Amino acid sequence: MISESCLKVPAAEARKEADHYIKLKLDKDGCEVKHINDVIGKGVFAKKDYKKGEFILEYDGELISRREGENREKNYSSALGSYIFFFKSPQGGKKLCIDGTFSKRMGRFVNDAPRHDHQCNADMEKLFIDYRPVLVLFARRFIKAGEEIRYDYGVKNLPWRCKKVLDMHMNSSSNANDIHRVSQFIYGGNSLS
Ligand SMILES: C[S@@+](CC[C@H](N)C(=O)[O-])C[C@H]1O[C@@H](n2cnc3c(N)ncnc32)[C@H](O)[C@@H]1O
Repeated sequence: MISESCLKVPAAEARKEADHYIKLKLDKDGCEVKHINDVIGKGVFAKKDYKKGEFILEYDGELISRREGENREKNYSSALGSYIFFFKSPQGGKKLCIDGTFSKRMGRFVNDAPRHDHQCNADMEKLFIDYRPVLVLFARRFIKAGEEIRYDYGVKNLPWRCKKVLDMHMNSSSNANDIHRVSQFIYGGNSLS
């Protein structure tokens, strides 16, 4: 018997499917957005099983220069959330951003998990389709229906990765004040004491 973890989609097939949805500007029907808690906010969950390598979602948004991305980051109100993805173009290495702030699609709601963590079940790949760079999520391993989709943001010093924040999350004795302080730390840039 072949185990689920051995099931794999060939890269060319996954790429073809990604191409299809990217050109249609549509999300594939296989995920849903759900509220997790007041600290993390929303997240994206698999509605079906995904084979390793399978196309999941595009990180849709407005393609802008890095400088414009930095300006927007400074000027956007914190209530809008944080959806600007900085990257180097797969062609030519130009520094760019995709601003997903006003996207109606699901990609912007996918949360972060460190690459070495089992929770990290997707990889964000930079592709070049129809003369433009695109950011696409593929399954890093077999994903069971109901699992949250997460990928490694690849950014250093993410506040929620600091041990104190994680400890508070995990500690069932955390009270509303703790959660509020963590939330302020993540969203408001305050420091935890
Ligand atoms: C691209 S958004 C992801 C969707 C977001 N959770 C939401 O509700 O809109 C990135 C933001 O999600 C939150 N986030 C992502 N991964 C997280 C994690 N592992 N733990 C806590 N918050 C996380 C942070 O506030 C981060 O700025």
